[in-house]
Amino acid sequence: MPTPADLFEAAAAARARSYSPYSRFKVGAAIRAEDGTVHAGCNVENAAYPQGQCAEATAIGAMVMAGAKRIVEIAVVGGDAGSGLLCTPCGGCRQRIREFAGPDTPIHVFDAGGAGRSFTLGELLPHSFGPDNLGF
Ligand SMILES: O=c1ccn([C@H]2C[C@H](O)[C@@H](CO)O2)c(=O)[nH]1
Ligand SMILES: [Zn+2]
Repeated sequence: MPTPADLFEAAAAARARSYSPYSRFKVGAAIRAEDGTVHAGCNVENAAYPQGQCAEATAIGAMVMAGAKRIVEIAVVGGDAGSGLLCTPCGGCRQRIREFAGPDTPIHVFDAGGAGRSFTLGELLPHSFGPDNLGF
């Protein structure tokens, strides 16, 4: 499942905007919405550590602000090039993505050098709780 280069580039550009003075772990995310538009975000940390926000949450906020409601695919770029560690979305962000995506939605994760792999949301968040549980 190769990632479209444009989505990786958008996520990498967002990563460059990361505000992460505490962890020094820069993350960028880029979403392709169902209307074809791309929405990106970076992690935004806070001196009150728990108030920090993940890149995926910033990107989702940008998507919603632009009027889109459905994630077709999402790319996340985090960590250092060649680290060999993929920056998979945290548990909270898997649930945030779930709100606007289904089990087959691709989630592409990369290190800063562009090495990575793709998962589906269903692989990362199986048996998930979502809007359908509430009748939506
Ligand atoms: O998928 C992830 C994982 C971590 N972070 C951020 C949160 C925090 O600012 C920093 C270190 O955890 O990376 C993200 O934005 N997305
Ligand atoms: Zn997260």
